[in-house]
Amino acid sequence: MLGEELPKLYDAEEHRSNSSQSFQARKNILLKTHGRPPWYDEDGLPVCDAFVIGIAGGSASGKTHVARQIVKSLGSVPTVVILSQDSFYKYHTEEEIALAHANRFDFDHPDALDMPMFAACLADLKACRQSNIPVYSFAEHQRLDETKYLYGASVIITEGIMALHDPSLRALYDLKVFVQCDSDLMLARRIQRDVKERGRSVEGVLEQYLRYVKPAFDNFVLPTSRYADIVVPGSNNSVAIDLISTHVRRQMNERARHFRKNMACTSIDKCLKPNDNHEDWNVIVLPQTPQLKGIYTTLRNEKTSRQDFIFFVDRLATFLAEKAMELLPYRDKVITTPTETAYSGKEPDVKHICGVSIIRSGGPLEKGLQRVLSDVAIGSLLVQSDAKTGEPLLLHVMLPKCIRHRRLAVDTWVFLLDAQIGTGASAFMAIRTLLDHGVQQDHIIFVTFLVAHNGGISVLHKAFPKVRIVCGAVDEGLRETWLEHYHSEGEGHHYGDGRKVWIVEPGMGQIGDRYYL
Ligand SMILES: Nc1ncnc2c1ncn2[C@@H]1O[C@H](COP(=O)(O)OP(=O)(O)O)[C@@H](O)[C@H]1O
Ligand SMILES: Nc1ccn([C@@H]2O[C@H](COP(=O)(O)O)[C@@H](O)[C@H]2O)c(=O)n1
Repeated sequence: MLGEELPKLYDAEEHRSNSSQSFQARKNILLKTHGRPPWYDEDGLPVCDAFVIGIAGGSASGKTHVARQIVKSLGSVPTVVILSQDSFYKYHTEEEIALAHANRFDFDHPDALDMPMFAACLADLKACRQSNIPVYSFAEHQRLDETKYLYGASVIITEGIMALHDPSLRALYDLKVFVQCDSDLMLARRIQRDVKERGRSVEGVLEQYLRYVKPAFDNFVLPTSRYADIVVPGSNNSVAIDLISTHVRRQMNERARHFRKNMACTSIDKCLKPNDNHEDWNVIVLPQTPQLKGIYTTLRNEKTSRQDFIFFVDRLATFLAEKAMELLPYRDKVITTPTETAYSGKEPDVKHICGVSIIRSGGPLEKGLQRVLSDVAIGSLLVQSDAKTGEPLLLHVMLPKCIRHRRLAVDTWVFLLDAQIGTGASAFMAIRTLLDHGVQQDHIIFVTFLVAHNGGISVLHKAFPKVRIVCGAVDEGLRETWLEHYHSEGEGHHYGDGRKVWIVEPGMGQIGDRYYL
């Protein structure tokens, strides 16, 4: 299967069943990623939709093959997903399933598909929102109870016999393709494939073909070839695939952005106000008590042992998490004490709450959050700088259920965790990701040890004025350097790999490395 040859899959699926049937069903969706560069501008707004290709053609004409070859030849294009129309077969009744097993159910009529759902999922993905895609089993002739979470593709390839049939689908495509194949070849391929992969008999395939597949091809599928921008042959089609990939790559290059550098030279002054009123601030700094300064002195000291570093980071993380908890709304709650007296107290007035950690330097803050919210679900985002361009790349998304589902995300409060805000590029990408999922800006509380005074904080504030940032210290400097300059022999200081990075000064060094190495 191509998925196994591809680089790391990019998903955060809740149910990872190992049954071969649901594994087979999941082949309907294939995904590969090389990391997604910024898809938004300095104001935090998405500036480019995903590029969507719709591939139609007869059954076994080679649509999936074409889609997979495009993925292969796209090479390093950030994140590509293949979405099959099969995922959108409607729920079938027991009766319909019995008919299907007797080859008496028409899967080739447009009404067999949930087109509005297909178009809605595609529209969400195109607009950079998440979607939870149904999973279909050919063996059971049924939609399964699981869904597949998808988010963040910059190229989406949909394929299916009816991919060009529905006007609402056609409106979403940037490129429409029809795979034209000889009927005999399609039938021969279908027999081979359905017997091998879909558990069918030769007689069954022929019966279904003559009764439903061929008439539907003539009536519904072939006529849609007139909508195609490109007609691709069903065999010997490498030239056509090359042309398509070249076109897509060109489109993707036009959309590329240069982000991190622009964010590095800004000022915090606009958002840090010289008063103590949390409501006006979006940066909330812990009171600079001698006790807190003592903790930072230990953490900043390059001579601090790893054991002490971990101890003090954990302590500080708890302070920060408690401070962040102050920003939640609270409602009145009356309880009875063990002395049987009524007590009028408070409790958080939130429907859902979770943490999201930016891997891997957000990790040290997780323990602190778990100390104040013992059963909190914590997801993660992997954002890394591109070695060549320095731009942030979104490499991995693993979010809790209360964010993955839009209807829950709007009522979810999120503690976003990262060790420091330097250029702000990672924070920016993480916040945009949460907003794409439907989390409300004022429900995001960024928790961090350090903020760079002349870093990207001002750009963050301008783009996301309602996001609040809880930190323990604001440092003066942000400087671009080579990581190898910071390679030292001391305990826990091995982070030289020759890449250019922005560092906060005086700072605490690479917090994640000092904590984990
Ligand atoms: N260009 C091609 N050259 C050789 N075999 C192909 C080609 N395209 C498709 N096939 C084979 O034909 C069968 C059906 O192709 P597939 O892409 O699954 O069709 P569809 O998605 O249109 O139903 C598969 O076994 C596949 O390997
Ligand atoms: N339970 C099902 C559902 C669909 N089919 C057939 O699949 C064909 C579409 O898939 P392709 O990969 O061939 O495009 C379609 O022609 C349906 O007849 C099925 O056999 N069983």
